Amino acid sequence: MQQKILIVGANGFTGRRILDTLSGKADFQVTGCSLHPDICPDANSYRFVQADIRDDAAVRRLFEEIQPDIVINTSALSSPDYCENHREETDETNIHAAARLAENCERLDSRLIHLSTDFVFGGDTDRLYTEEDMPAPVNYYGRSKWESEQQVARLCSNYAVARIVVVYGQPLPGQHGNIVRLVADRLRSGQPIRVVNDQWRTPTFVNDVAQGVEQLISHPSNGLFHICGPECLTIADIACRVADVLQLDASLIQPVSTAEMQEATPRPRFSGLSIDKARRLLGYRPHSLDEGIRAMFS
Ligand SMILES: NC(=O)C1=CN([C@@H]2O[C@H](COP(=O)(O)OP(=O)(O)OC[C@H]3O[C@@H](n4cnc5c(N)ncnc54)[C@H](OP(=O)(O)O)[C@@H]3O)[C@@H](O)[C@H]2O)C=CC1
Ligand SMILES: Cc1cn([C@H]2C[C@H](O)[C@@H](COP(=O)(O)OP(=O)(O)O[C@H]3O[C@@H](C)C(=O)[C@@H](O)[C@H]3O)O2)c(=O)[nH]c1=O
Repeated sequence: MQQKILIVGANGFTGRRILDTLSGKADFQVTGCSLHPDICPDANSYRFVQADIRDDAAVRRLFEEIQPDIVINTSALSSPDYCENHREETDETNIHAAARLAENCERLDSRLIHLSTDFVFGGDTDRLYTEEDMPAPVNYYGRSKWESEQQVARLCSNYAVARIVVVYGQPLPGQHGNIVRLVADRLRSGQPIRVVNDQWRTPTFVNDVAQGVEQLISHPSNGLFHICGPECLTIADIACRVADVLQLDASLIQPVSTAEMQEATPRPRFSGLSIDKARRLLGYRPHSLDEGIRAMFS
């Protein structure tokens, strides 16, 4: 029998890729839900429901109607700068709405897969974080996501939290961009780009998030999973890889320190995540960064 899957945040960059991946499979009957109308209204391999997950009654109705076996929550306010300056709104979406989804999952016996971030960590380290490490977020976005993780763990008896990192891939029109796409666009048009050389990350190809989430659908146990790329490098190194793989002019890349960049919102210095657990328990096998960049632009 087909499993009924509800993807919340289905217009988003990651949510849409998960929707496209799962709705192409015979095992699943997929419904996408998002705040605004479907960004691909002509698609017919899934059902789409427009709903605001901050609205209690709307969420109850959604669950009654779909009766999902699996709920994948990709919705969030995902811009750290915006969250820093809109804290109540951030709490509403990233914490309270996530908790509401968790309560409804518990009520209807659904498994919840909730997306979170490397930004739950403080960054004061030089080794990859594991699922056992203690979060210590340095910005409001990270705090809200850590709180959401704790709410999900408290309210759900069947759940997984997937922490993902600097997701890259081709965005659809209207979706936000990402650093790989930005670097490629700048270098292709002969423009310089300043990139930080002292923030370390494990960048994630968006298709690998879909892979990890699909593995988590059938994996029986609860808890945290780090789902990201296999290499840890600085944003400046990521930019150089883009230039290298796409054979673009690397001299346009201007490495700068975080202090020189003067970002409005603090970010962790080092937030690379270990994927040993996901490799071992799920059989997760992400693309290398070079493979991901090649696949993205092929
Ligand atoms: N992108 C990244 O690099 C990373 C992302 N993450 C996490 O992964 C998840 C997905 O991120 P990303 O793909 O970037 O997200 P996006 O910002 O691209 O998409 C989030 C989606 O959530 C939907 N949404 C927001 N508020 C509501 C609401 N009240 N009701 C219903 N839907 C709502 C929006 O819908 P609509 O468009 O219809 O308004 C939007 O499409 C998030 O949890 C984020 O915190 C973690 C690490 C890195
Ligand atoms: C736009 C830009 C970013 N950067 C750096 C800053 C940052 O370290 C990195 C990525 O920048 P962004 O603004 O895309 O994203 P940023 O807000 O830093 O990234 C985060 O997004 C949220 C949703 C997360 O959960 C995190 O995992 C992470 O991916 O690139 C530059 O060096 N130069 C630039 O021109």
